[in-house]
Formats: sequence, C-alpha cells, structure tokens
Amino acid sequence: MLLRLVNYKKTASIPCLLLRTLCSAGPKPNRSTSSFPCSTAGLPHSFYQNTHSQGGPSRHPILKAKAGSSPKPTTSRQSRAFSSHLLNNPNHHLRVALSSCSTPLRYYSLDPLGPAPPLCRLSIAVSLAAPLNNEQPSHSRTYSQSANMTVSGTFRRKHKVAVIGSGNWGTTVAKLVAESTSEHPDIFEKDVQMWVYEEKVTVDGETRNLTEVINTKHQNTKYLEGINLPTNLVANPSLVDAAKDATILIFNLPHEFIGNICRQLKGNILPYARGISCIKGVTVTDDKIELICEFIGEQLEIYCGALSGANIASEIANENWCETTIAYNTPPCDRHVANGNGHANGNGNAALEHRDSRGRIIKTQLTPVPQDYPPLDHDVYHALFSRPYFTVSMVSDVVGVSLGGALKNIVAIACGFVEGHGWNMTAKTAVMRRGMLEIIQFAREFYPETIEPATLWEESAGWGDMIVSCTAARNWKYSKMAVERGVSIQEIERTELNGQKLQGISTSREVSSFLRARGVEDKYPLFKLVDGILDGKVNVADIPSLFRKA
Ligand SMILES: NC(=O)C1=CN([C@@H]2O[C@H](COP(=O)(O)OP(=O)(O)OC[C@H]3O[C@@H](n4cnc5c(N)ncnc54)[C@H](O)[C@@H]3O)[C@@H](O)[C@H]2O)C=CC1
Ligand SMILES: O=C(CO)COP(=O)(O)O
Repeated sequence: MLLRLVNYKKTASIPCLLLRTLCSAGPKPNRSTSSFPCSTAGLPHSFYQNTHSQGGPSRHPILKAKAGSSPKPTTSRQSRAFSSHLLNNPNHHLRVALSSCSTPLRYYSLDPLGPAPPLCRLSIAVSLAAPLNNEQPSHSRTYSQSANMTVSGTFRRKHKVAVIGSGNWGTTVAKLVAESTSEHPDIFEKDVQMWVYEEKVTVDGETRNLTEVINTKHQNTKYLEGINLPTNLVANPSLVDAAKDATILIFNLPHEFIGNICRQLKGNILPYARGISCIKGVTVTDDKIELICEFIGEQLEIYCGALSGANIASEIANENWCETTIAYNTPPCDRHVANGNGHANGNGNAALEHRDSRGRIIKTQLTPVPQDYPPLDHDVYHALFSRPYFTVSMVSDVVGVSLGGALKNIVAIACGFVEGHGWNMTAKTAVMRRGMLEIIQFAREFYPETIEPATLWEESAGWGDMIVSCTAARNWKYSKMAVERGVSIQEIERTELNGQKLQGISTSREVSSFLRARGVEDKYPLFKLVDGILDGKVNVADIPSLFRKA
C-alpha cells in the first residue's frame, strides 16, 4: 500500500506515523493502537518501503491525508519539538491510537478503476509510551491529530515516464526510474522510454545501432558498460516518439544539446507534462543566465524541476548507495488538495499562477495535470526516483540545487589543475572552499529572490556534490590528466572520454562571459582563473597568487 501526504513537510513525522499506523491497522481499524520505536519517527519517507511490501500494490489505492483542525490540532512547532524529543530518546516508544474512522480500511481495497469513495474522517492520537527500559519518559505529552482522508487511488490514468538522454548518467537514471515504475504500477506505467542519440557501436565484432543493442542485450555498451538494464526500459531513437504521451519527462544529457532538444520537442509533448532536469549546467545568452530547468520550462511551456547531488553514475549504476536532492516547486495548479469534491482547490487564474526562481510570475500559463492522474508532487517524484541505493531529499530551492550542480564543475576543473600540478589535498581544499563561496555569492547576486544558501550547506546538491566532484568525478579526473600530460583538457575530452562530455569546460566559458558582460568578473576570482587557464592565458602555477587577491 502506498500512502500519500498532502502538505507534507520534512518535519511532519507525526502524520507519517499516523499513516504508518493506518497501514498496520488491519481491515477494520475502528479502534486500534500501535506502538513502535521512536527511531522510526524521523524517517518520514520510510513508510513507503515499509508499507509497500504489505500487500500487492496494484490492489491498493493511494490514500491522501490532510491534517485536520479538530479535535486538538498539533502545530508544526509542537510536532517538531515532539519529533526532536523522539529522535533524542530512541528508547522511548510511541503509541499511536486510531480512535475513530468513519469507514473500515477494507473499503479502500478497491479496483483502481472503480468509483471514488467518499471522504473519510479519522482521529488519531499520538503519545509517548513507556520506554523500553521502563523509565518514565521525561516528556510525557500527548498529541492528537485528526485527519480527513480521501481515497484518491482510483485514478484512471497513470504517469508515463520518458528519459531524454542516454549517456553515462542518463542511462543510470533511466535504470533506476524503470525499476521504480515496475514497483509502483498504481502510479506509473511500467515501460519507460529512453531517447537515445542514435549511433553505431561495435558489439561482438558486429556494427549495430546503439538502440538495438540496448533493447536486445539490455546494456548500454557505449556509455554504461557492464550494467544490466531492466527490460521495461525501452530505447527509442525518435525523440518525439519517446516523449509522446509522457507526463513526466526526465532531461538528462550534456547541457550544450538541450536547446536543440527543446526545439524538436516543442509542440510535441503533452501540454500538462512536467519535467525534471538532471543536467548540470546553465544557459547563457549575452548577459542573461538561465537555470537549465527553467530554460526547459520556458521553451516547452511546462514546469520543470531539477535533480542534482553527489552522484557518480557508475557507482549508482552498480547500486552503491548514495543520496541526491530534487528541487520541485509544485505549481499551484497541480496542488490538488483533498477537498473531497474532485477538484483542485483555488479558483480562476490565481490558482494557475506560478513564480520562477526570480520570484516573477511565469509568462506561460501552465496546463494543470488532469485530475485523473495521481497529483504530480513531491511524493510522486520521491516514489519515482527513490531506490534502496538512492536516497532522495525533496526541496523547493531550484536555484540552490541547479547552481550547486552547475558551478561545482568549474571548481572541480580547478581542483584537477591543482592536483595535476603536484599540489595535494590541502591545496584542493582551499580551492573547494573558495569555490563554494563564489557559488553562494553568485546565487545571492543573481537569484537573491529565492536562493536558500542552506541548500548548498545541507544538501547533497551542495557541499556533497562539491566534495565528490573534486575528488572522484570526470571534470576533476581529466583536467588533472591534462595538466599531467601537458595537453589541453579539450584534447583529453576528445581522446579519452569515448563520447562522454566534461560539462565544466563550457560552463566555465559561459559563466565567465556572463560575468564579463555584467562587468563583475573580478568579484569571482576562481571562476575567472579557471577560464584564463582554459584559454591558455594563465598558468596553473599562478593559482596561489591569484587566490591571495580574493
Ligand atoms: N556521469 C555522471 O556521473 C553524472 C553526470 N551528470 C550530468 O548529467 C548530464 C548528462 O551527462 P551524461 O549522461 O553523463 O552524459 P555523457 O557525458 O555520457 O554524454 C554523452 C551523451 O551525449 C549524447 N550526445 C552526443 N552528441 C549529441 C547531440 N548532438 N545531441 C544530443 N545528444 C548528444 C550522447 O549520445 C550521450 O548520450 C550532464 O549535465 C552531467 O553533468 C550528473 C551527475 C552524474
Ligand atoms: O556531477 C557529478 C558528480 O556529482 C559528475 O561529475 P562529472 O561530470 O565531472 O563526472
């Protein structure tokens, strides 16, 4: 069973517990109490996996819960205090009592295509019970919460997912989402289309189309060698056909190709499609800079969020655990609050207004995702991208996630130069520190309206990505190799990467031209320095002196 939370917040562990309790409450939960260790309280999304294994997902609808206001509402501050107490006292147990429920839960085991059942009202009390060692809890509090629940699992349609791009990361992300769509047949169509930039590859001495190899051998032998792909991942050489009828488009290709891709897709996708960009880069034209996800959104007249984190494709493809961050600002027109009348809350144009990362109302009038699809919000994206080996953190700060992912590539190149020159970890740390300051400064200078610098400090898309990129990723590795061999990094990209791309080269160029056009390049000495080295105007050995001027 998959449960969904409306108005879900990171701190809302009590509603999660409440829902967990419902899962284990059995078919007739008119009076039920459950108890489980507090350590589960801080893991809001864990219930997905836990509940998912209980019963066939295709037989179970999605429940939507919204905290109500009676009989005794729990404020988010109380909820946070309570959660934090629980996390600090792992030996305490929680008691969660479902005191009333207007309809037995068995009622919800409906045919997904059947009629929607009516609103159901629940009252839940959450309290601390005796700790495991029988001490009295130091804070004995009772929190009550009631919830309106509607069954919204009777969606007539499921989301269709298409991945645009099939390189090293593109194929890895396609693999993991195809695994998820198989696991959540109640939300997603099983087959995932992956658009492949067609090329010839040689396999077992035979020259074949890459798409044909992927669809028969279930491996992307060129960009992700040795990794078995799910059979429900379908490689498609036609961009328009791959994206046809997809409600979720995942963009994952080197950023220099996205303009051309959008031109081809424009007018050929569902008007209510939504996107997630896994691309690390920015779009620069003259003195204008755009986040890739917003560029995509503008071009295709849809909303597009961003995924970024400390993610090395080959490690994730081998199912080595890591984490990532997804920034998604659910458009107001897609916020289907469970009001029981089958319509989204809000009215008229106000409900359709959506603001961009600069706080401006976007020009495009978005077409809402129809109500017969599961609402496209944080929970659905979490279900789509989460794997046991891929932990997803959902945020709303599109700027922090996008700029963290794009600009760290410039810093990674600087670190490769430093190490190639013969300096070591301490020098690289200085470069990383300086780099992060410039990223934050950049975000504050050009996106002051919405940047949340905490994203860069706290999320995988910030410092996490910086560290992995400067110690293990391609931009670092191959810029180091370039200095060691005394050749240009472009030359190394041509000869060593078998078609893969180093995003840091073009990002450095684009960001520097943007800063120059604005007359502020001197405020970003590290970015300027990397651009100078790439141009051959500055020597790597000059790094410390330029640094001192910062
Ligand atoms: N590889 C990694 O570990 C990670 C990469 N990323 C980001 O993901 C994005 C995609 O990177 P990868 O999948 O690694 O790509 P990649 O570096 O493997 O790039 C090659 C891809 O570009 C395609 N391509 C070549 N010419 C093209 C053209 N004219 N039009 C369209 N596509 C063309 C190739 O077919 C291939 O799929 C990048 O922005 C990268 O920064 C993010 C996290 C991890
Ligand atoms: O973004 C990445 C790590 O998080 C991958 O970076 P590279 O493109 O340098 O391999």
